Amino acid sequence: MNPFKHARNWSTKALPQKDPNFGHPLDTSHGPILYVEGVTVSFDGFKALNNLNLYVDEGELRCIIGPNGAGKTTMMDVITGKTKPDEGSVYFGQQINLLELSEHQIARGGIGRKFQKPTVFEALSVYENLELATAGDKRFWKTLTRELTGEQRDRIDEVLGTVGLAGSRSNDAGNLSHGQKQWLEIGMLLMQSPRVLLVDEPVAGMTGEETERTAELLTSLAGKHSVIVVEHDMAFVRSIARQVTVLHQGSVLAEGTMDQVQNDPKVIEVYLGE
Ligand SMILES: Nc1ncnc2c1ncn2[C@@H]1O[C@H](COP(=O)(O)OP(=O)(O)OP(=O)(O)O)[C@@H](O)[C@H]1O
Repeated sequence: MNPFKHARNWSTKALPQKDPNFGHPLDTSHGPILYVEGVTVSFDGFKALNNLNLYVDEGELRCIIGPNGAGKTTMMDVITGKTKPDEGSVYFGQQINLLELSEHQIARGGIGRKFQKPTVFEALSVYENLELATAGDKRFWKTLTRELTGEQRDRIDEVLGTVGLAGSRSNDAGNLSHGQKQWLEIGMLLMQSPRVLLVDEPVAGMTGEETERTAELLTSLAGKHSVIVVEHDMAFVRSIARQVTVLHQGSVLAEGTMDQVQNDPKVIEVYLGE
């Protein structure tokens, strides 16, 4: 693999989309929306990420797999600004340096993260949860007592349809199944119209049917968003994956289709050795 294949070309005069959150245009004219280059993160001398290179294209659905401790969570922490690396660069589009931004700025600027455990407001209805997520202003009562615009209501209806919860809009979120809570939380992220969605182990604890519906949901989001899924469930990964990246000891061990990576002797060795 040529690590410089997607290297950013600063001389390019692209015609970018305007991203109001950054006051910068988001330039994806070279294909990738996310550039992680030469990233190293050390914890007391131990390299959780070691010269990691990852490029994710606009609209792509990318699955990240790897044994325990491979660096998957640390990689997401770096992209979302929770952890700042010792070395390397992380760009959103060609020109937005994510290492200069806070976790909050990154989230508001178009990179949404779904943690493994759902964190919906259980005492509120599904609709109210989405209503809260529309708000720039997170103050609870202010948000719930204000009038939504027609556009915001339409957007909530659209998201309810996308995540398959239109029939549960008035139900308390606390009464939803585990899978439905996960979809609601994905819906809450969608209310912010993220360009990139990072999803951590979305099907852990789901029933078979919920897993299938989650596969449909995530594949339907690709194209409109870039979706990065970290998951241990190989059958699930196989069902959704186009491109798979295998992390091991903080670096990319292999990249390709599921068949390619599963037949890669290096990958087989790492998984059998687990
Ligand atoms: N804050 C920290 N302090 C010290 N070591 C850490 C810290 N965070 C992560 N590590 C170590 O870095 C390595 C990578 O951890 P990380 O959580 O990124 O792996 P992972 O691929 O997400 O693993 P899993 O699949 O088990 O969630 C592990 O060995 C972990 O113990």
